[in-house]
Amino acid sequence: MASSTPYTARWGIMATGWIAEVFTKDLLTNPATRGVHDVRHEVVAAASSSSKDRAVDFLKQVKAPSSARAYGSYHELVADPDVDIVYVATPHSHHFQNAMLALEAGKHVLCEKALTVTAAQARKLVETARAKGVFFMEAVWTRYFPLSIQVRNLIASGAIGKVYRTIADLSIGRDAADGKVDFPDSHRMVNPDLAGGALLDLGIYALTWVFQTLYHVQPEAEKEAPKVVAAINKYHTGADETTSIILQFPKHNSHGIALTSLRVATDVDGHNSGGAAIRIQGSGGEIQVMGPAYCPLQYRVIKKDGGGKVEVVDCPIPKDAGRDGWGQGMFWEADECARCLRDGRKESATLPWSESVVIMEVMDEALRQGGVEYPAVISTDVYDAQSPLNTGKR
Ligand SMILES: NC(=O)C1=CN([C@@H]2O[C@H](COP(=O)(O)OP(=O)(O)OC[C@H]3O[C@@H](n4cnc5c(N)ncnc54)[C@H](OP(=O)(O)O)[C@@H]3O)[C@@H](O)[C@H]2O)C=CC1
Ligand SMILES: O=C1OC[C@@H](O)[C@H](O)[C@H]1O
Repeated sequence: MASSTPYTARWGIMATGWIAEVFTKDLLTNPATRGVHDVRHEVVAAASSSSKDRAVDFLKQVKAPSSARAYGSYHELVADPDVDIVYVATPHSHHFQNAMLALEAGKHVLCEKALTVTAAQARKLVETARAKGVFFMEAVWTRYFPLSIQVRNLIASGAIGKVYRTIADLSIGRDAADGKVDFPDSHRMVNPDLAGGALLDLGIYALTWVFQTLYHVQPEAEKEAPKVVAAINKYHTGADETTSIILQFPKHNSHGIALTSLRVATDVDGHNSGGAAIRIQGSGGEIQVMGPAYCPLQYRVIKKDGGGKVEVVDCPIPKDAGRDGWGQGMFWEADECARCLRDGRKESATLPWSESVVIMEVMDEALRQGGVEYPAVISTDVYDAQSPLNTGKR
């Protein structure tokens, strides 16, 4: 008989920026508000590479329990024996060194997207997680949405026949009047030193939809990495501003088209008037997912022989009235981590290591074709505990 006591995952938060705050507040919501009773989360500690004070402020800001410890370095966080799992919430430039720091310390790791700057780095992290016998997962939160699960199940059940093509877009339309985009050049969205660019930050979600619908659903014995053709327009900083990728799965006779741009928007008026962000097209119908691709709240099913009927399914994100009505949907990936820890699983079946690596290989290839290069300090696959990316000495 299953235990009635929920399993508790004890989290250490690495970095104190925007997404660290959103994710940690989600961790602190009551799982019952989303119908979850088998796992729960504790925020044990948070670390800032800037200062201990910054970590103290962060813990106050998210209303963490007073027992949560604040650290002024990532090294201290990964040495805390009460931390089971480290959430890496630094810019993607830092993920390889920071995730490796935690894995080498024997911690389980949930690492923000994009997993790394290069596929070689991703492979090294996976090798280390395997060697250390710890859990490791890329934080593509969208995969754990009930909406994504329903869409994958619909595809697997043949609801729209054989899927031949998926078109997915995540573009944010930040074109500015002066010919630039409205991020300062130092911002992580466009700064090559922080692995900036549309593809690693946003295109990963378009690829997630292509992979969820065309690759993840392939039987294990027939898994096929795609052929890749990419076009990239570079921003004046050297990062990519608009990237379009065609992925071909020859054995499976399917195509994925992944689009991303900082110049134009998927949803130009904020009301989805331009239609679906994601179109999954099969022999018997189409599933349309209304964007944004990272946080979709509605999908539509249109059958070829449905006589014009459109089935509309809304999947809202539950809010916790006990935490100021908070709830952003990042808790579902956290629940997956807790269940993997509880069950001794080292990787999530929803986003296995091999799939994260193949996606990184696609991004490597697209960036290569587009001539985008990142500095050696962030693209090396040689781990250095004393790298400035780990010590915060900027
Ligand atoms: N899943 C999702 O929906 C989202 C995911 N992300 C991902 O999360 C990661 C972080 O993004 P976001 O939170 O927006 O970024 P922020 O710039 O808001 O925060 C990043 C944090 O990383 C730490 N950091 C360490 N070194 C540096 C450095 N050289 N420059 C800047 N920050 C540094 C800082 O924390 P400290 O000083 O405390 O160490 C900083 O606050 C990215 O990889 C991004 O792709 C971002 C937004 C949404
Ligand atoms: O992961 C993300 O999702 C939301 C976007 O606004 C953000 O830039 C990106 O990092």
